[in-house]
This record gives sequence, C-alpha cells and structure tokens, in this order.
Amino acid sequence: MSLFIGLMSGTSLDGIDAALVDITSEAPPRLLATHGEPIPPQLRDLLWRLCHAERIDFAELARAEADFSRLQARAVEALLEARDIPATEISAIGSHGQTVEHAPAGHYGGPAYTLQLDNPSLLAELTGCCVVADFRRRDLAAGGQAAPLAPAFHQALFRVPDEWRVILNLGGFANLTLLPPETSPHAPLGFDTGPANALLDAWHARHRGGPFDANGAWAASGCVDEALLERFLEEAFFHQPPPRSTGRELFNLDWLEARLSGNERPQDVQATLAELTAISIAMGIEMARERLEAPAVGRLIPCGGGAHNPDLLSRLARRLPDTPLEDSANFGWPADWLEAGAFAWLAWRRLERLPGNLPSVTGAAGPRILGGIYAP
Ligand SMILES: Nc1ncnc2c1ncn2[C@@H]1O[C@H](COP(=O)(O)OP(=O)(O)OP(=O)(O)O)[C@@H](O)[C@H]1O
Ligand SMILES: CC(=O)N[C@H]1[C@@H]2OC[C@@H](O2)[C@@H](O)[C@@H]1O[C@H](C)C(=O)O
Repeated sequence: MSLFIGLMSGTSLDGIDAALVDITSEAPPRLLATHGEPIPPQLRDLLWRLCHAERIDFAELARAEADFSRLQARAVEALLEARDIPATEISAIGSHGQTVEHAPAGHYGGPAYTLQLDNPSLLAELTGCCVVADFRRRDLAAGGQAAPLAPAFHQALFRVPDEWRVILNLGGFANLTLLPPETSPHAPLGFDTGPANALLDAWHARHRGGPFDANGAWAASGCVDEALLERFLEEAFFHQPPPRSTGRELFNLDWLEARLSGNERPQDVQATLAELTAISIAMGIEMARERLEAPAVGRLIPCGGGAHNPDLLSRLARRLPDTPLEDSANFGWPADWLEAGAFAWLAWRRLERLPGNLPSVTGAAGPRILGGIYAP
C-alpha cells in the first residue's frame, strides 16, 4: 500500500475535503477514508474578503494563510486518527490551497496568473508529512490555463476500453472531462463549462439566507425566464472554444444583476440560473463531442456538491435525454471526494516524476511535472 492524502477546498469555501487514497502504478487509485473539515465563519469571511479585495493587506493575507494551513493540518489529523494511521506512513499530502483569484488570461493586459493561498511549509511542519503543493502554476508557465487539472485523474479512474464517458464536476463552477475509450487515438478533452453552484448559492443567500438551496427546491418552485436565459447565454465565455477555465472573476452577482430587468421574481431567477447550468453543460458536451468526432456518450458521471441537487440533475437529464447518468459511488468514489482524490493522485505523480497536466485540456505547451515538494 502506498498512502497519499489529498486536500481540496473549492470555490464554494464551505470546507476542506481530505481524502486518504491508496495509489500505486499497478491499479486505479483506491479511496480509503475521508474527512470534511468545515471552514469556521470567521475564516470563511476573511477568505471571501480576500477573494474580492481590491487591495491586499499582507498581515491579513498571512493570517488567512496560516489559519487555513492549521485547519488543513486538523483535517489531516482527524483523517489519520479515525484510521489509526501514523503520519510517518503517509507518502505525501497533496495540497491544492484556496484559490483566491484565477486569471489565466491576465487582467487588463497584465500577466497571466492563478493564485492559491497556501502555506505548505507550515503544513509540513504541523503534520510531519511530506507536502506537495503549487500544482497549477507550472501549467500556466507552460502557456496553459492551469485548470481544470482533474481530467488527468478522471482518465486514471474512469477510462475504459469501449465507452465514451463524461465526468462532470458540479462545484462552484462546472467542469467536464470527455474521456475517449482506450481504443480511440484521441486524448481526453476537458474544460470549465461555466457557473454551477456559485451563482445559485449567491442568489439564494441574498433572498433566502443560508448556505445553499437544499435539493434545488427553491429553483424547482420557479419558472425559467426564457428571455433572461437568452441574455445569460450571450456571454462570450459559453461560446469560446476550449481550452477555457473560469471563476468568480467573471461569474458573480454583478454579472447576474447586469442582466436582470428588475421585474423578475427571485425564484424564477434561481430556476433560470439552474437551467443555465444545465444548458451550458449540454452545449459544452456537444462542443467536446464535435471536436473529438465522438459518437453518443455512453455514460455521464456527475460529481461535486451539485450531484446532490435533484433539480439540477433532472434539468441536465432533460437537456441530455440520450445520456444515462451514473453515480460515481458505483465506481468506489462518492461524488464529494473526487477533487480531493485528484490532489492525492497529483502528489503521487509529482513524487514519481510523472506529468500531472493534460495539454489537450489546459492548452499547455506539453506535459509537465506539477507542484513543489516540501520535505517532512
Ligand atoms: N443537497 C444539496 N442540494 C443542493 N445543492 C447542494 C447539496 N449539497 C451540496 N450542494 C451544493 O454543492 C456546493 C458545494 O459543492 P463542492 O464542494 O463540490 O464545491 P467546491 O469544491 O467548493 O467547488 P469547485 O469544484 O468549483 O471548486 C454547495 O455550495 C451547494 O451549492
Ligand atoms: C482555479 C481553480 O481553482 N479552479 C477550480 C474551480 O472549481 C471547478 C473549476 O473551477 C476547476 O477549473 C478547478 O478545480 C478543479 C479541481 C480542477 O482543476 O480540475
């Protein structure tokens, strides 16, 4: 057995996901244990502020980074304690860090950058484990988008000899991976399709409070506003060919409000946002299939928090009537743990000196070994 821990906290800022994974070159990665460490409200507010700050106070930045790393260490501790595993048995922790800004095309003509708040030195010190971190910037340096990175892991887990598959992450933003069968000469294609829970959560918080629209019940109570949907879909991002990735820098409440007439009922806006998520995913799948000249998709495997939203899934099923949906748990990977698993796997790739990116996905000049190593 060769044990790795993956740590991911996504754009929803809800918590740190920790996954203990057995990884060798002989078999697909096996999920052994999981732990979710909620981000306390104070830290969440601070991170949220940093994500939207026009000016950064370095002391505040350092505090956020240290608090975040301490919370990561607590997640690791809880995971190891539950399984009674000493830290010395962990080959490495893969730490994604907290994305505070993602601008792969630069802002206002400035240089391209992607910024993950992280203190891998402190995490190594606190846990006594080897830490691998800073996964995205090497891909960016090689001309790539630095995201999404999960498609290479999806390939390791889900690629089969005889079926075209789509793996769909429904996080704050949605990203898909189109996996050709092993017999195909094509490399996988993957990209962000647009907003998923980020706008649903924000609009729900504004009108109803609370972290999210449980089971999409509020969205289901509204009607899709076709004129508004059309205005949403005018956004150039939805029509941009891959490689492409996105985030809150584009899709935020300001973006939404700029498209409202002011006469909409709030629940209809929520329904329309959910429909936008479904339609932009369906458009993305069509775009990917055209590119790879793929036949019908044999199976779509949803993951991420949105996989728990029945309203979103039924909208997706209506937009993709010929594509069967299958629960990722049937493959040993429940929907909430794939992203953390991806960073455990990327840490393993780093130690093995194997590339972690897929140039066919990110658009980088070539395969690159991702991340830096912080010794225990
Ligand atoms: N039962 C549910 N009903 C509706 N939505 C849900 C449910 N459970 C989770 N979610 C949604 O999932 C979100 C969290 O998803 P997830 O943890 O995958 O996001 P993330 O990893 O932060 O995002 P990203 O992948 O973009 O970085 C919540 O904010 C919520 O919108
Ligand atoms: C820059 C960044 O943190 N991007 C995230 C985000 O969340 C979903 C989508 O946007 C994806 O591009 C990515 O995360 C996953 C783990 C990825 O890189 O595959």
